[in-house]
Amino acid sequence: MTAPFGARLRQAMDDRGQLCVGIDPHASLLSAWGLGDDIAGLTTFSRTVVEALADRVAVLKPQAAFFERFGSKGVAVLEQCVADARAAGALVVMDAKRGDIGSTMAAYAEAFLDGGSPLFSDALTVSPYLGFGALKPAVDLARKNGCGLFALALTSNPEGASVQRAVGAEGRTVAQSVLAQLAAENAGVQPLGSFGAVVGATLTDVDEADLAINGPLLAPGVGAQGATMADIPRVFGRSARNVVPSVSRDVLKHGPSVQGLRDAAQRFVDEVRTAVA
Ligand SMILES: O=c1ccn([C@@H]2O[C@H](COP(=O)(O)O)[C@@H](O)[C@H]2O)c(=O)[nH]1
Repeated sequence: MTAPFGARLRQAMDDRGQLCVGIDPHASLLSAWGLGDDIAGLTTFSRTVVEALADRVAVLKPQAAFFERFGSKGVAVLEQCVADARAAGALVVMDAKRGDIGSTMAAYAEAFLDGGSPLFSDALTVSPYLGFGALKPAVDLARKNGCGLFALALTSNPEGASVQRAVGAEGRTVAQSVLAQLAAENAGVQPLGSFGAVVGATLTDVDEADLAINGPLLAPGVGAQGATMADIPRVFGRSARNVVPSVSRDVLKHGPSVQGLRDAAQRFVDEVRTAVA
C-alpha cells in the first residue's frame, strides 16, 4: 500500500531538498533550446527535463496547459512525461488547476488520481472557487490512493488578491477559509498532511497563523516572477519547512544541457536550504 502523499513528500524533501521544478514548455523555451514548437520539440524538451532532474529533485510539476495546446498528441507526451518522472523517483504534481461542481470534480479526480489513469499523478492542483466542498470527490480519491491536492489559496499573480482577499460573511477572507478547510483535512496527520495550498512566494503580507495547515505549501513565483529563496522564510515564517518552492523558467532556461539544468536546480536547493536553516 502506498504511503500518503504528505509522508512521501516530507521524505522526498528531507532526502532531496525543498524544490519543485516546473515543466513548462513555453514556445519561447522550445525555440531557445533549438527545438520546434511542435510535438517533436515538446517530446525532446520534456524527456530532457525528466532525464536531468527526476532522479534528484523532490518534485516535478508539469504544467498541463503547455501540453494540452498540442491536443491529443500533446496529452500523450504528458502521459509519458508523468510516467517516466515517477519511475525515476520524482513526485509528480500535475498543475492542471481543476475545479468544478462535485459530480464533474469526481471525473477530474479519476483523470489524475485514479491509479489506472494514464495521467495518474502523485498530486493535483485544484481550484476551490466553486466552493471547497465541491472538491470532496478529489479529497476522497486522493486520500484513498495516497495522493495529494494543492488548492489555490493565495496565488503568486497580483490579480489573485481581488478574489482571494475578499472578506466573506463570516469575517474572514476567501483564502483564510480555504486554508482553514485544508487544515481540517490535515488535522492530526503525521508527519505532514496531504492536502496542501498554493501560496505564492511573491506575496508581501501573509498572516503566518493562516499557513499552519499541517500540510505542504506549494510556492510558485521564485525566479521569473521576481521572488527569491530568501523570500521563503519571510513569507512563510514557521511553516517554511513545509514549503515546496516551485521554479519553472529560471531552471528551464539553462537547458538543453542536462548538466546546466542539474546545476541550476542544485543552486536553488542550496539557496533554499540556507534560507530556511
Ligand atoms: O499561484 C500560482 C499558481 C501556479 N503557478 C504556476 O507555476 C508556474 C510558474 O512558472 P515560472 O516560470 O517559475 O514563473 C507556472 O506553471 C504557473 O502556471 C504560478 O505561477 N502561480
